[in-house]
Amino acid sequence: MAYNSIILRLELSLNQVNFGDVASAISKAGGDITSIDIIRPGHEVTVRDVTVHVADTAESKVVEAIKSLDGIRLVNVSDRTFLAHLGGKISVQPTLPIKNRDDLSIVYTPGVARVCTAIHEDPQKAYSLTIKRNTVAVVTDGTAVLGLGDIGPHAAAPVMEGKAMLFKQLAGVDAFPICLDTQDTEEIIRTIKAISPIFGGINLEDISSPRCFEIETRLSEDLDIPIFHDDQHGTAIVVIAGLLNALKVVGKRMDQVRIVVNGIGAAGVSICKMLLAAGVKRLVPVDRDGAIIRGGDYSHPMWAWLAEQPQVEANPGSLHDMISGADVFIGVSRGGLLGGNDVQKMARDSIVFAMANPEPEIDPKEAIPHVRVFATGRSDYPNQINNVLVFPGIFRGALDCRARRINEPMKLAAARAIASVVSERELNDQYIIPSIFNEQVVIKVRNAIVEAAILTGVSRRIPHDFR
Ligand SMILES: NC(=O)c1ccc[n+]([C@@H]2O[C@H](COP(=O)([O-])OP(=O)(O)OC[C@H]3O[C@@H](n4cnc5c(N)ncnc54)[C@H](O)[C@@H]3O)[C@@H](O)[C@H]2O)c1
Ligand SMILES: O=C(O)C[C@H](O)C(=O)O
Ligand SMILES: [Mg+2]
Repeated sequence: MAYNSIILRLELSLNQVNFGDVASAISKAGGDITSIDIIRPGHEVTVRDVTVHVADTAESKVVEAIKSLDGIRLVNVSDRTFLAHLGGKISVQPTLPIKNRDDLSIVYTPGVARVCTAIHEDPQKAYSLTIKRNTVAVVTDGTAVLGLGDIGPHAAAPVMEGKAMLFKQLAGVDAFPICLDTQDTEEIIRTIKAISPIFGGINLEDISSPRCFEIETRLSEDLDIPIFHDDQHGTAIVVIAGLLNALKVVGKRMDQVRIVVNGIGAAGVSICKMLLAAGVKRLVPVDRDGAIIRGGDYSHPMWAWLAEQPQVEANPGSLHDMISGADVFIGVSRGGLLGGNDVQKMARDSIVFAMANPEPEIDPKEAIPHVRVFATGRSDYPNQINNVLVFPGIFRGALDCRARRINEPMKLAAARAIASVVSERELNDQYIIPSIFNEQVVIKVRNAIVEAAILTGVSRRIPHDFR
């Protein structure tokens, strides 16, 4: 059970209620008071901040208990998560101070003009004389935010700011969130192209399918900086990494296992493609209406492509039918679709990656008793399979070698690099994938990306440590 610290700002009319009533109401509802701050003292009316430690399942009970008391106005409820978001999670810092007029004339007019002219004469100098070298745009239209769906560009921002924090903390990459107020494919492509000159790479995020495929393909054709749709390729890379290790744990091979992938959107399509490239022979893609079958007729371009693949099964059926006998289940759809009875029908030593965020496809408590290797996208269970293991190192490598693009060999190299962080000795059911705090992850992914970029001819610079 997850616990939270919530802060209740209460206005108390002291002739109607005393603090003892408040304390006992909170305690009866399941909360523990950990501190009390007087915000506004007074003999008749007083305002206090009461911090309460409470299980997230009891949070609403505490709030209701307070509301039911006479003489109390609940001014505000905030929790640590919300407080951590106050004012946003990132800021822009200059790299040098401006202390006097001399400094000013260097970083600004007139000195700056000479630098502008130099870049005008040789545009490649933008990489050495501006932030382009180390800056990535995290671009969304807010249409497929986690598993929350189309919640719009404003509501998407906290996820994009979070990605920017992770880029910086894990890989030293400066990333900036761009939340677009349009869902029109052409307008998104035009806008990203128009803002691209300052960026060394574009990380597309939480853009729903099928528009995300065209947006990424067209931008990759038209721009000479790497375009990477995190939900497609970041996810596919980390899934392959986890699966390589999980298969070792259960002693099965990629070409032997039957794999069900549920949710054939951005992440699901890319996972299916990468599984086929990795040698999977029995694949069952499933979306809302059941299995996507070989020989089926689909208007969705990627589903139509899947229907032509010989490794895709031809039997129709629902997810509940299809999961029966499967060795591996990979969920990138939405939360709460499966129960313990579903995973119980899987083959011996089954592997379940329930990766919908924030709620996985199956409640871990229901899955774990029936499954040999279980993973989610969340940080509060073992085996966190999340694209955060991928995007920082991918862009660190791509920026360091000024890669024009991120191609298939680079993605496969990144997956192998992540898997290799867990040694054979360490590998077990509960540890198939390294922690994001394992410093080896970014280093190994970055090196794998640089090496594969050089080998495949998409790098424009050889980093010092590769010379
Ligand atoms: N753990 C990770 O690193 C990670 C990475 C990417 C995406 N995800 C999660 O995967 C999910 C999908 O993300 P996306 O970017 O691919 O979104 P998307 O909108 O592109 O695709 C979602 C797909 O799931 C399908 N779907 C919805 N309900 C379904 C159901 N009941 N049964 C089967 N299919 C269903 C939709 O039709 C769609 O095709 C989200 O929950 C997201 O948070 C996790
Ligand atoms: O944001 C995450 O935690 C992973 C992924 O990008 C998602 O959309 O769920
Ligand atoms: Mg995402």
